[in-house]
Amino acid sequence: MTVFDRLFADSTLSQLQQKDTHDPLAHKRAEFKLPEGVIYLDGNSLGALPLRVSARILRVVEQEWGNQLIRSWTANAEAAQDWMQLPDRVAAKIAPLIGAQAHEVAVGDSTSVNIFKLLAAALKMAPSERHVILTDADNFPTDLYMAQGLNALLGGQYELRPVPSAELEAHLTEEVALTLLTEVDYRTGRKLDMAGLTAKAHKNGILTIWDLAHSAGAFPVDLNGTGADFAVGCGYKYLNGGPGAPSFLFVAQRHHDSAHAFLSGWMGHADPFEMAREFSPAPGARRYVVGTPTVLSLSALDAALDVFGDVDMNELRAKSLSLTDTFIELMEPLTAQYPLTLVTPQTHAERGSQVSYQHPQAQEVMQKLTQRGILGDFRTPDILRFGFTPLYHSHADVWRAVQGVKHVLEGSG
Ligand SMILES: Cc1ncc(COP(=O)(O)O)c(C=O)c1O
Ligand SMILES: Nc1c(O)cccc1C(=O)C[C@H](N)C(=O)O
Repeated sequence: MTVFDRLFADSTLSQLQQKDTHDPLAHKRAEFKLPEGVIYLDGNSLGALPLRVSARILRVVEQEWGNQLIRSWTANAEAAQDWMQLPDRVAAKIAPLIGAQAHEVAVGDSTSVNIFKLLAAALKMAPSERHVILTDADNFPTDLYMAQGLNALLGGQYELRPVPSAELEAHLTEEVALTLLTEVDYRTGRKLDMAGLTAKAHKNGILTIWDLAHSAGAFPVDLNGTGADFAVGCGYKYLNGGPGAPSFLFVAQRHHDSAHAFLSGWMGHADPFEMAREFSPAPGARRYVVGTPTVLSLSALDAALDVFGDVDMNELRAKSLSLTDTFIELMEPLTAQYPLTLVTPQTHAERGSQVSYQHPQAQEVMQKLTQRGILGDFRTPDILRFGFTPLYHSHADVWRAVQGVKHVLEGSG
């Protein structure tokens, strides 16, 4: 670094630190365990640990399981501590983050399994002459695989049609039964226009399933405002529910009578302990809960969601954009010097909460960054991905991360 570089860099850092003093979310960082010497830019893959989760898990294990044993399924229902209703309580906490009503959300299973449930329900609802499932060519693989698997079960009567995201609108034709789209692309961070695409799909008689894996908890989502039919999302990314946390699904209220729960397990029954021979669905989205709730991981997610209790999601979005803008701006000189290409849209409306670059040695660069304590992601074939989490990142973190990238690219990393 030259003297001028250092002077410039220091003044930039102090300006950013100044910005951080006005951050309305700055206090949230203290609610997370973040290891010393690490800048964690991978909360879009596995959210950091909220401190309250550790305390909650200890309580569930030692008291609820250890002491209360089987009684915990129904004990303390009045204090909202019974395990049986835990999926519903977690659903009620996720609902406001995604613009849903509590009874439109079900929590449990993985995102992949929930995609299967919704695909099955939506295909059954769609007119039989519509045989195309429209998806983004760059969609996350599991979304494609689940559609392929279900189609095989259905005798291959559907065509999974992957098209580039820029061409989706033009493909909303009368052959299409439903769209299966991920709002924010896991590689580029490109955010689709959910409201616009949903409206155009509906105009053409098409149902919509939205994958909110990289949306829920990253910015305000308004499923009912956009008129979405169905949605799924991850509990372990921006919702910080922990590795393998349960996923959620959304079914718009207007579809509750027609969207069949094909994975009709006893925990989705209106009265599981009636032990009836025939499946009678529970009211609302609870019918999509299949088997016994995974109490430990649901408890972790339940506690993690309390972090959002006092968070204004519009403030969170504003900070997310400010962090990603800052990163893009500070990285700009490096893109002129090194073979780095920004693949994340600059337009705010088209950006999630991550920034990605192509680099021919992306994997090696990310390994070196990781050695320096800057944890992002490499995604095949050549993507460097940096996720920003307004709950625990500052603008100063962004500056430090860029210094790390600079060192690695200069070969001094
Ligand atoms: C867009 C998207 N959908 C689905 C998944 C996978 O979900 P799960 O592993 O919970 O089934 C991921 C990430 O793992 C993802 O990024
Ligand atoms: N779910 C993951 C896992 O079990 C192991 C490693 C990574 C993940 C991820 O979540 C990947 C992530 N969906 C992505 O956007 O790339």
